[in-house]
Amino acid sequence: MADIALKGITKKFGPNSALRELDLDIKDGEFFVLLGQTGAGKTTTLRVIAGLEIPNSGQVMIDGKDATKWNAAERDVALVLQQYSLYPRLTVRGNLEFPLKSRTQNFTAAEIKERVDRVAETLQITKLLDRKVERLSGGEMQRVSIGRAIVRKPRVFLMDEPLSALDANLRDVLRVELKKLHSELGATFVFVTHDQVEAMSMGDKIGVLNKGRLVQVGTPSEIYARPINTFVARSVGTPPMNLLDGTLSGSNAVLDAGSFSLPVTAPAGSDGAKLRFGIRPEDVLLDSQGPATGRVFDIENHGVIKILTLDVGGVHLHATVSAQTRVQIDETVTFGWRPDKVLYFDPATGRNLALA
Ligand SMILES: Nc1ncnc2c1ncn2[C@@H]1O[C@H](COP(=O)(O)OP(=O)(O)OP(=O)(O)O)[C@@H](O)[C@H]1O
Repeated sequence: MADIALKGITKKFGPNSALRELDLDIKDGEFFVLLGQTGAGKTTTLRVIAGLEIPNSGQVMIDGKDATKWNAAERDVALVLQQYSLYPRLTVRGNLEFPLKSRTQNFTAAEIKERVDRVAETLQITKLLDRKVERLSGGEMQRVSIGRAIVRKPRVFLMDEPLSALDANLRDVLRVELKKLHSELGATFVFVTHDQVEAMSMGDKIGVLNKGRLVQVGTPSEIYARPINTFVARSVGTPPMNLLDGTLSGSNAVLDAGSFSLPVTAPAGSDGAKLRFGIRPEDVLLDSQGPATGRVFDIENHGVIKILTLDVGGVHLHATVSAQTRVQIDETVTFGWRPDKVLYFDPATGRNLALA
């Protein structure tokens, strides 16, 4: 088990910086998710922690010690990848034994058997132990990959989109199992994903990466309710947060789209300011007495809810309503919003003014 800290890490590939002065603190035993779009620097961050990439500048600290110059083996971390890096011609048992038989390990045959059997039991793959890996399904292979990481009992697990190649049902199952495994092992997990649902549902903490920089770190609920800027605001939540430009006038937002006034609990001292108002789709309320109108542009059925796209003066606004709500395409609806849920962003910088 281990704390990990990255201090001012810059990693360049040629002239391009994959990581720019990245600071990151991951606590012992935490399930830390790095969320970011393609090219954000997630894999590079994991590889720097693992000792597979040497940063141009900055320090990697493991358990308070400067590990920047340690090699991968000294760091005692395990990497689980999206592509199962298993030996296809070996059996499942052969793959699980492999990390314990390396030259640097001194396990007896009995110890190896005991560890492999226990890991197989934990991951429910005991009955697959004698099967060749090339004859496993994708989900089974990923369990074996995870097993191969666990069997060594490393201090840190680094997981690079381990579920993204699996179908949706299996992903749901393994998501739950990984969380359970994390609490059983009590180890530090650093889990990389571009999937915000995965990040929100799995992480104790989420770090949002963009273009090699860490934009915000927080619990899933902090990231959702108090995003530091419009980038983070739109990185979590489905559909994403609505962002509407307008002007603050007393305790009203006068929206550019349609010139509607909607009530807000405005930040002090910003009367007359041009703002970008952020409102989550679930906080937009259809209300026959509502102050604003929009035309129903699209309706998506999602079982217990419907997601409406409203055309408001040429701007699209999403509203999440219950499945029972009766609406039709092209109908004009009136709506309001929850004033206490509105966020205020600077339209020029995107910053959340409440956190500035
Ligand atoms: N070995 C390399 N050589 C050159 N450029 C690289 C190398 N590895 C990564 N990069 C570049 O560094 C940036 C960050 O890449 P990285 O793989 O860390 O992103 P990522 O967030 O993991 O993306 P993805 O979700 O697509 O895997 C990208 O612009 C990528 O092209």
